[in-house]
Amino acid sequence: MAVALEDLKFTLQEVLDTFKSCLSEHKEVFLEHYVAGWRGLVRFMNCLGSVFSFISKDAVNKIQILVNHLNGENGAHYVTIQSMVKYELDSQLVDLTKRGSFPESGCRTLLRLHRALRWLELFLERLQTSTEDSNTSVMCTEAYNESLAQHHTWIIRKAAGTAFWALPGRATFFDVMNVGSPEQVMAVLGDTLPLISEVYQVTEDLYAQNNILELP
Ligand SMILES: CCCCCCCCCCCCC/C=C/[C@@H](O)[C@H](COP(=O)(O)O)NC(=O)CCCCCCCCCCCCCCC
Repeated sequence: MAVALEDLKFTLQEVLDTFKSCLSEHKEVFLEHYVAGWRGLVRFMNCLGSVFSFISKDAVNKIQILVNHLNGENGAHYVTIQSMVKYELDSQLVDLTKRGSFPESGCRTLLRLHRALRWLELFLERLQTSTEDSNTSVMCTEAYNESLAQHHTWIIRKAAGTAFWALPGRATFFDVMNVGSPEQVMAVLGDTLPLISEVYQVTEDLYAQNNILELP
């Protein structure tokens, strides 16, 4: 079976660069790059083992919903997250209080990934300040409990918590990132974390202004 070249040359640097290209000079977030960043993260997660496949399935599913919007007949409204939110709210294409006619709105779908981006930010912050004997499972669990866990049901929290214990140790984790020595990993994290934080914050502010941080 042919393996796509793209799947072989994973490096975290590329993923993080994709997030860098998300923001326009007017601080709009390009959906195409945002989605590409998530694709890369999923690829990374797939390198960590099959215990994470229930997580990557859900992420892939959400990425696909957004790609379908982007490639659909109203794709022009989905170029940035800002234009997406405006279009979907103006056209009443979002379930605001309970799930109903629009289970696949761009707004609610992106919100799930946005919350996961907060997990990523917290996790990468911990990695950046970690030392050789730091435990990746603990860092991951702490980041999760401070972010995504608050939005998940008991059963999902249980499953996620179990999967986290299967994370490889810090050294292997750094190897899979494929950016070089631990010092280089730290440098990449230092460059990129502020950008991820900015993408997160811009999205958070946009959702807060529109009162759509709790979409069902
Ligand atoms: C590196 C280890 C990966 C740790 C991932 C931490 C996140 C754990 C999330 C567990 C989600 C379980 C799957 C189901 C989720 C859904 O119920 C739930 C709600 O959706 P619904 O409202 O449509 O029902 N979905 C979500 O919250 C979206 C989850 C998206 C998770 C994407 C995680 C990607 C992680 C990428 C890891 C990359 C690490 C890079 C480090 C350098």
